[in-house]
Amino acid sequence: MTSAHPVAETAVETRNLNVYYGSFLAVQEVSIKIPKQQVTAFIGPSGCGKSTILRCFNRLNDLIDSFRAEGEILIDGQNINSTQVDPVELRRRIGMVFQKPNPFPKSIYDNVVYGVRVNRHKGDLDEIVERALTQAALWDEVKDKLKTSGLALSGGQQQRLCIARAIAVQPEVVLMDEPCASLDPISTLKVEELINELKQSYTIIIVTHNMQQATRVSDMTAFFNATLSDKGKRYGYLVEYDQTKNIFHSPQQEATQQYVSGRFG
Ligand SMILES: Nc1ncnc2c1ncn2[C@@H]1O[C@H](COP(=O)(O)OP(=O)(O)OP(=O)(O)O)[C@@H](O)[C@H]1O
Repeated sequence: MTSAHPVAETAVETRNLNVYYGSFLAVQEVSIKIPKQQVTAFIGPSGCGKSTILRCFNRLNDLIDSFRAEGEILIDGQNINSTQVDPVELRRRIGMVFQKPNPFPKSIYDNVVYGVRVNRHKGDLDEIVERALTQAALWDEVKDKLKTSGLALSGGQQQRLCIARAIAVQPEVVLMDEPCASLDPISTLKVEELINELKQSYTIIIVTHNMQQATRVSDMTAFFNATLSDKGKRYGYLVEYDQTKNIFHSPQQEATQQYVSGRFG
């Protein structure tokens, strides 16, 4: 594995992270430092563990019985698996946006303030809604219909609503798992523009299968691959991590070169 350590402060760090589902080793020995207020893309072929790693960062995998992790995950220098860390509070600090827009069957307003209410956050709810929807580039389109259902919006608007919901609680990090996978090209462009805006305030980690998207939105790129162990089991690992321009134009590893040029995956 080769890596160029980012100069910026570190938001999220893994040290020798191994992830198992039961006895199956899904991800082996991942050590990575993700810089603050930049966009980091996770790329790699299907099944190499990108989503698994992403879900470790807000302990979403804890909800899977067979899940087990070894190694350390530090957020702002704190081990998130320590007993002192409350997973609910952690998920306020580490927001998430999924592949398929998943607004709740509630009004636009109630969707945005959902996490704020759960976390009993102080503050004027109206202001929070306006700020989050503005940051998510949705305010102008919905300001006159805040009481209508989030489900009545288009797919692209629903995804921006989910981004507004994620940022309303002012997280430090926003995890995005293929956030544009179900969107049309125009909505995709809007979400990509939004990601560029959001990195002024947040650290963003995005899983994407779209190479052009990785080059358009990310500062750093981590390329993961999967390989067979001695016992014939397939596990994922980090091949190369560097500035996006280096990963795409002058990667150090042959496998990276092959993947970014579309020769496998
Ligand atoms: N809940 C689970 N239980 C058991 N195995 C799982 C579970 N989730 C993922 N896996 C396995 O872990 C490995 C990594 O899966 P993961 O979804 O993290 O990969 P990925 O790189 O995000 O794939 P994709 O690009 O297709 O979304 C795969 O072999 C997958 O089958």
